[in-house]
Amino acid sequence: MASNSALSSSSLANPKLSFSSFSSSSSSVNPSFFHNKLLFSNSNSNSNSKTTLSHSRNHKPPSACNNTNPNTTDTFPFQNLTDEKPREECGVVGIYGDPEASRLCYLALHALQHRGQEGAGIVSVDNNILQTVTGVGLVSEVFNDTKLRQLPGTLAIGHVRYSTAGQSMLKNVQPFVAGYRFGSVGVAHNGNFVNYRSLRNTLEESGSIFNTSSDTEVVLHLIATSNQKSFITRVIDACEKLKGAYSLVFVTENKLVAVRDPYGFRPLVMGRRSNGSVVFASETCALDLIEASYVREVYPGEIVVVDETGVQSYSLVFHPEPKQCIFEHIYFSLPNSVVFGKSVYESRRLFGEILATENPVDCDVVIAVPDSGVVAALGYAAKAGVPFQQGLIRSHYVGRTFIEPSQKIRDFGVKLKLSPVRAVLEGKRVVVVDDSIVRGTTSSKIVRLLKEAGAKEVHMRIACPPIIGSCYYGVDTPSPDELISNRMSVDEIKEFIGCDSLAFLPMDSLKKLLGDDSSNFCYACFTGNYPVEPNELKVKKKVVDAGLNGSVQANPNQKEVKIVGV
Ligand SMILES: O=P(O)(O)OC[C@H]1O[C@H](OP(=O)(O)OP(=O)(O)O)[C@H](O)[C@@H]1O
Ligand SMILES: NC(=O)CC[C@H](N)C(=O)O
Ligand code: SF4
Ligand SMILES: [Mg+2]
Repeated sequence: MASNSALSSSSLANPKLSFSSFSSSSSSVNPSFFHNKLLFSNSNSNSNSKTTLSHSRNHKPPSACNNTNPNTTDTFPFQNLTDEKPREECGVVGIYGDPEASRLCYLALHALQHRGQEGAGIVSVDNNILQTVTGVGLVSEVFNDTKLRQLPGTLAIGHVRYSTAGQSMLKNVQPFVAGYRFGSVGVAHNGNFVNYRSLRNTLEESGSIFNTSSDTEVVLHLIATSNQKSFITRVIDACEKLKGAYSLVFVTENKLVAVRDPYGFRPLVMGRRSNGSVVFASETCALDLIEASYVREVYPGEIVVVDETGVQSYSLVFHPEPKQCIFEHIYFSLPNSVVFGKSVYESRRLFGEILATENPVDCDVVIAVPDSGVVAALGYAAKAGVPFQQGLIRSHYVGRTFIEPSQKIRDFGVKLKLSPVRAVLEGKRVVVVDDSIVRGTTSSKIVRLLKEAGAKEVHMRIACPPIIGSCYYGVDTPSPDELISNRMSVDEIKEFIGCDSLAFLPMDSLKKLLGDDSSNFCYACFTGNYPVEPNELKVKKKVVDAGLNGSVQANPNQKEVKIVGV
């Protein structure tokens, strides 16, 4: 057993549950069950990768990640972005015991598409063989019927990526698959390991060869090099070395394993389909789509193992002190999801109500910045007793603003995406509600659009406190000096964006709303108090990614990123 770990192990197996459709010839992680044959083919096309990996006992570490192709230099058109808003993060899914496992993963990834659009992948397990399809782009661009037919089996995991560490390129698209002495393992990760670089350095010093530039790969090396015996104790051993945010799903030849870091930064839920199959997903919206009922969260610091014996739960720590990301409720998660046990829709409506109560203003109409500001605007309008109307129409046919390479074009992008409705705005005193202000780009453009469309007054209400710090836990935020609230007071921001009044959700009110639960949330990007010290510099924006050489080095041309509050 790994030290200080696996403190409790309780069987949650449903004795009535029978995974009749699940067929695996190995009953435990016992090397003697594995094929004595290594099959490792990699046939990447420009934007797609299909890999098959079964385990060989003779195949020694270093573990081999599947997403490596010496000929692959695929990067995304938006690789050199300078627009660093808090973007969606990644989404993960895992399914055990369903004959349609990979198709269900595919559907679940669709439901989680808002969490990452850079790349998508699925690993399925059939006859002890792990098969992978990964590709750049949206789920619908990566998968088609032919690809899904290459992913048979009753056990599968999937991932949609928005990178926080390592470049946007095919080799970094998850899930990753590796072979080590005792088997094969696939992993999908939402979060960010803040000590990734020191772990990688240590591993490389002792001979590990990395195949990607993603932080996620370290977990596979830690598992492969652990002295522990079973897969689960190896996972626990690895987690004891990892710092930061991780909601992970693993597959082996016969197991599905879900892990959430002790702070529970990122969400992870468990569900069950009517045929008994077990599902893990980042958000409940994925469960809804594949008709799985919500069972519960994977708790902070919990490891849930699903195999032919049922469902087992282990704890990484005695007393977890959750610090769940409040931004999931403010912006990232879909309003139809239940995240950290709370309805996202309900949270956003209440944020809007608080704004109306604490920062009222005489107005004729309340509008939202669609889509993420809509529910808070509905809350504001209801509380203020003022009609809610669609004063801005969002085009769903415009590419995301962040793919535009320069500030000039990006500003134009806001206009392409959002169009004002003169009939709603002309001559009116307008309250416009958005979920957040990051650099101030969107708000300043919107105020101008609304005034040009005839609004008499524009009052901005923001359904979160001012963002003053970067996130190091799996959300891609700009460096602190690019955050407008880190540089300017509320009054200065009001002047900058040109509105008639501006108010943010007060921090105290947010905490009051959460009540006894408030200490279980992370607010670091509003307060600068980081639950886990981000003692390594922000990985993604700060390093030159040497790609296939697997090395990373500081970029001498980039200035230091200041870490607020530490
Ligand atoms: O202050 P800024 O740097 O402009 O960033 C803030 C804006 O970014 C986000 O929207 P985004 O345009 O990313 O898209 P979405 O709301 O449609 O997801 C957020 O909802 C704000 O509207
Ligand atoms: N946003 C995320 O959760 C990213 C996961 C991982 N750190 C990556 O960059 O691929
Ligand atoms: S720093 Fe902000 S975005 Fe990051 S986990 Fe904490 S609350 Fe969420
Ligand atoms: Mg927005």
